[in-house]
Amino acid sequence: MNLDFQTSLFDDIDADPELEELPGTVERTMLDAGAWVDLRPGWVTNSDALFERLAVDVPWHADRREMYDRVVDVPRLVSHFGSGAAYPDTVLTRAQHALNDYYGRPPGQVFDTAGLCFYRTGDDSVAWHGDRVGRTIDRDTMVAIVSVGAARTLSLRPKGGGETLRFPVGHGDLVVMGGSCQRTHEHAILKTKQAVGPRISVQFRPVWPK
Ligand SMILES: O=C(O)CCC(=O)C(=O)O
Ligand SMILES: [Fe+2]
Repeated sequence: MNLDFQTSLFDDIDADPELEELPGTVERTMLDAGAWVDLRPGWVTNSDALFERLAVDVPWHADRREMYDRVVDVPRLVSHFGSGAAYPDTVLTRAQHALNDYYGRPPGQVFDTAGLCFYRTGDDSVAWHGDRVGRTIDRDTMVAIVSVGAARTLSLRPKGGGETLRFPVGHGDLVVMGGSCQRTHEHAILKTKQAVGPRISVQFRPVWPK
């Protein structure tokens, strides 16, 4: 796998990744039906180092899924850190704590698990979907995504049809989907024909009591 990517001009590969402030720096976009999206560009600084560490240290898997009469590769690499599992980098642990502080998650609904996706090229993608909370999708929740590497577009559209909104998510950016977003909207990282470098996303999700 070729891990070369366009390193940003401002980062230093030997410098430790750090988190900037959240209060006063997060911009909320209200969608229909009580859904919202928060964006905090550049939340992680020195994110070149975070990209490199995750690319190398995380046990990446190529999942395969049944599709009609075939078994196909999922078009991205994935890795999952379940409830209580140590995250692959301490900056992710700090990010989890900062997110729980900022969003004031109630007990039993704190950001807990971390799912990671590795989009190797513009051909890697995730199709339209809403994330599930446990086995159900009928509760409001939050999904917080930290993105490093090449910028990709998070597309969002109402489930019943309607306008697609596009949020560019770049190196070190935080995007949080909240309110009814997972129930009433779908999101996707669509394939792009543009020559984009690799991107890693970390999705923090709460684990709810059974
Ligand atoms: O990579 C992203 O930003 C989104 C990934 C996603 O939607 C998912 O894994 O559920
Ligand atoms: Fe998702």
